[in-house]
Amino acid sequence: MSKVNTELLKVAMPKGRIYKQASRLFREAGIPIQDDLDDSRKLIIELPEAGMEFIMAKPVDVPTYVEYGVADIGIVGKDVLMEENRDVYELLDLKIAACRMSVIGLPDWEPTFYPKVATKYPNVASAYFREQGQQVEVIKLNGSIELAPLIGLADRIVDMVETGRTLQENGLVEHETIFGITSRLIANRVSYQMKNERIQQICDQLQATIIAKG
Ligand SMILES: Nc1ncnc2c1ncn2[C@@H]1O[C@H](COP(=O)(O)OP(=O)(O)OP(=O)(O)O)[C@@H](O)[C@H]1O
Ligand SMILES: O=P(O)(O)OC[C@H]1O[C@H](OP(=O)(O)OP(=O)(O)O)[C@H](O)[C@@H]1O
Repeated sequence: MSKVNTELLKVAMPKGRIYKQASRLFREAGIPIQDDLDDSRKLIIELPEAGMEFIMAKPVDVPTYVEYGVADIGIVGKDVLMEENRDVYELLDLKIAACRMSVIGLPDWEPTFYPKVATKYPNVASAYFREQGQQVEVIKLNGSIELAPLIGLADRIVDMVETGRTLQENGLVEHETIFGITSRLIANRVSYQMKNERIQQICDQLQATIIAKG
């Protein structure tokens, strides 16, 4: 059992594709994070030299840990922040893990009445089509979203595009871009007041590194 150390700043770190880029950014900012943690299966990692404890979370859960204060700060994609709408401070655009949220479909798609839209992001999709004044039926899926228009489950999808390779290999096209996505540093509202100096110092270190990288 790991000993709970209240001195360590608790950081909700997303497992998966953001982690490598986030830990590299921390190192570049002078925060000592070993690079052998990438393949670790440990869920709570104490980093006394950095004065931190990493809580290795599923990306979509990061804002929840931060809102409830079990993590002081966290790193999360703007897509998840928009979808989860949690009560947290968004402190900094880390400019990593860039991609975009788009409306996607088959190239010959014709507008229909009350189209079906499949997505992992039902709140984002509903808000987008509401703003467009379009009535749609949103179908929540958890992955392989591009299947939906190919097999007739949905007319269109709302999903992430990074390189465009998934679209290309499945004969799909981007109809509209909804917003650009990068990862953000977020903070618990109480932690931000109580541990302001420490959190602000991390913010400043990261900000300086992001600016230097251009
Ligand atoms: N090509 C991409 N596809 C999806 N997300 C991307 C991509 N490129 C960057 N990202 C960013 O990476 C974040 C985390 O993606 P990742 O695939 O690791 O988590 P996830 O979608 O929750 O995966 P899983 O459900 O397998 O845990 C996304 O929320 C998004 O901000
Ligand atoms: O433009 P690209 O570089 O091809 O990246 C976009 C793809 O990557 C993500 O899927 P992911 O790999 O997370 O798998 P998933 O379908 O299980 O969500 C996303 O949902 C797209 O399918």
